[in-house]
Amino acid sequence: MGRMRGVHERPEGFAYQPELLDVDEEISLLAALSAYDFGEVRMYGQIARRTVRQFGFRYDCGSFQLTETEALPVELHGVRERCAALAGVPADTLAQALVTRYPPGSVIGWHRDAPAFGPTVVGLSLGSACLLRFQRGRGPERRVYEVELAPRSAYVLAGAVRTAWQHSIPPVPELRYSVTFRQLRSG
Ligand SMILES: O=C(O)CCC(=O)C(=O)O
Ligand SMILES: [Fe+2]
Repeated sequence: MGRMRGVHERPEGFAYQPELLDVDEEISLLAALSAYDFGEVRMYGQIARRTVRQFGFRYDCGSFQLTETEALPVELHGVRERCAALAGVPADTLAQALVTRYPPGSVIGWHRDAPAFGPTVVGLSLGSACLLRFQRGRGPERRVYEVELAPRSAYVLAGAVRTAWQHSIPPVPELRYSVTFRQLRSG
């Protein structure tokens, strides 16, 4: 748990799956992703170093609205099937795919995923390994957890880890890509 302060607790609703893809699949997927056009992420007026590409639906973090956008490209169809199977949800409920490109040293700060999205988030890691950190509560009540996300691994955020915990990724050592799939909140 390195430098994280607090009481160590594995968050309910977190699942981790190494080797969702094999090495050859990762190589061909990285070749496809690296050819995408990525756009900037602006959070509270700050431009992040990581960049993103959204498929299915585009989330606007200013208006908190989702609007339909270009369909999931064919190279991500099989990945979505496997991520859906891991999470135990139908693949077609994973209506949004967010591809994030993390240059060396880039991060994602503490957050919960937007409530505009449904209860299950599934992520796939490619390229550099990184840490995924979790926190809940403050002061003596603070609970923390940390896992290494290996390349080709996938993880699920559902239940309490989705709603009650925050997560973040400290500086990635090398170039990393993630593909995260989200559901639309129903009703
Ligand atoms: O890159 C990742 O695996 C996680 C990114 C994340 O937390 C997010 O996009 O909400
Ligand atoms: Fe997130």
